[in-house]
Amino acid sequence: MEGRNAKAHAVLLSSPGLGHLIPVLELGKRLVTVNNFKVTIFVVSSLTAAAESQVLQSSMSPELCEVIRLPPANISDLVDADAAVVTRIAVLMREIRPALSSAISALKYPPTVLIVDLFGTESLGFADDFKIPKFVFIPSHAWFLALTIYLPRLDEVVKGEYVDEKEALFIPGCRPVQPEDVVDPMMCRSDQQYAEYVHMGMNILMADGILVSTWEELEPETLAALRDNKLLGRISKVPIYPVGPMIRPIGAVDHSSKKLLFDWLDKQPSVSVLFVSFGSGGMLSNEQMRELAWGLELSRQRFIWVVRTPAVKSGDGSFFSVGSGSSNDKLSFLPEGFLGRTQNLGLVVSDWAPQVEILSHPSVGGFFSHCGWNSTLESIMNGVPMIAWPLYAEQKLNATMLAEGLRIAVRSKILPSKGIVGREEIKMLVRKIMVDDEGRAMRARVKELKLSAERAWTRNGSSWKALAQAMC
Ligand SMILES: O=c1ccn([C@@H]2O[C@H](COP(=O)(O)OP(=O)(O)O[C@H]3O[C@H](CO)[C@@H](O)[C@H](O)[C@H]3O)[C@@H](O)[C@H]2O)c(=O)[nH]1
Repeated sequence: MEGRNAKAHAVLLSSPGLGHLIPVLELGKRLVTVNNFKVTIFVVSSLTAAAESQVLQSSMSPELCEVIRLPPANISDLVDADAAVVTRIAVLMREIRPALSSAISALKYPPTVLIVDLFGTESLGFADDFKIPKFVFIPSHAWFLALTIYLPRLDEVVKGEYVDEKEALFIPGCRPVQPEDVVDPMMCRSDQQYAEYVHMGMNILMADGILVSTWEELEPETLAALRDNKLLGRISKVPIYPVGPMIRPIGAVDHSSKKLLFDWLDKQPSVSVLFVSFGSGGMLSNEQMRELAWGLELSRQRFIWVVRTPAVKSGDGSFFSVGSGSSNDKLSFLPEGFLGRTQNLGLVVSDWAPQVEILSHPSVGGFFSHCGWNSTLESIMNGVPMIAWPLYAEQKLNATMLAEGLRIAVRSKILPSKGIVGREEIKMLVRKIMVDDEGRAMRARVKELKLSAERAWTRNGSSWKALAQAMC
């Protein structure tokens, strides 16, 4: 409860990856400002160290929480070099437990509550040592949470591969999940990442409560199902607290190095620029990158494109990498003459851009996105409709929710992870969102969602109250 106990001390644990770190930092800040807690955040470092340091530095100024970086454990003997991302993060989070335990014990002020993200559930037991409440924070939506906690049941009833199922996967009280939309770890049941994910689905339920980066008005049916003892509530049992959207506020990152970009944006007409970016790790194949470049050029719409070195397709069909080549490598994958022909139309940015600040600029009118949940929330919070281009993790679920549920996104006929989407279709998607009536209707809908998200975080709004209740 606000101001209730100035000595309450929340300890948070963030797993590697900016998609986890950014919302965990925001949760930490809210615990200070809403609940008047002291907050310590343990961060498990990842390979995207440069971007991570920037986010850590800028998000915590003025300093509200203490941030302690745990050294990454060496897991090279424990996982294969080509192990899936979920396996790598799960094993890493298991291995850092001794360091985390010592670090918690060494804290000057003993913790009074422990909050871990979905990859940190094996550390929930530390809360029992201190006899304090424990929570899991899901930096994604309630539908994803529903699938994750229902997975141990699906594991018993579905016999073959989920992707081969003829019918959509039934989840009590929720929108069914199409077999082709399952999250990456469900793509192959013999892969270690599947076992890790099932395990996660069970472990989440050991918490005293689950915090989710969604809000009541965004997913009313799913949240109702999660609380209904005749539906998913039978499985979840613990209280669910929708505390979202938990996103980085505008201006938290210093973007003086991108002055050119913002000077350019300032000169463009209102809602005329498409922002193209695939999160902190999303990449396209060489061929898809060329088709995207052609599609953008043919659409004759203004754009800012964050370009990364094309990826090699991984075993599970997704494109994911946290490495990057030099800027010149990246640009050499673009069609010959692309930069010259589009110089009055668009900007190409290498590797990383201040996304929240770009999306909040009045000239931006569309977001071509991999649908990471933070990117999705940032788009909603800035009233920007999307072209949904899911690549890995739970992004196919997100894309379906955006395109078919909320109707604030358009998407390609085939999934981008299943084949190459051609330039003509990309041109059509861009024009739909930026020029056509369909795009205008989506912009109106996304603005309504923006208002509903803002309401959730006003004083006594649903998310504000949920966080206060969870921590009282
Ligand atoms: O150039 C960039 C790229 C990213 N970001 C920020 O980085 C975050 C990226 O988060 P998200 O959009 O969620 O993407 P991922 O980093 O890919 O997130 C992972 O974690 C999310 C939360 O669980 C999942 O929804 C995603 O599918 C999963 O890939 C967002 O805040 C972006 O604003 C930037 O500021 N600049």
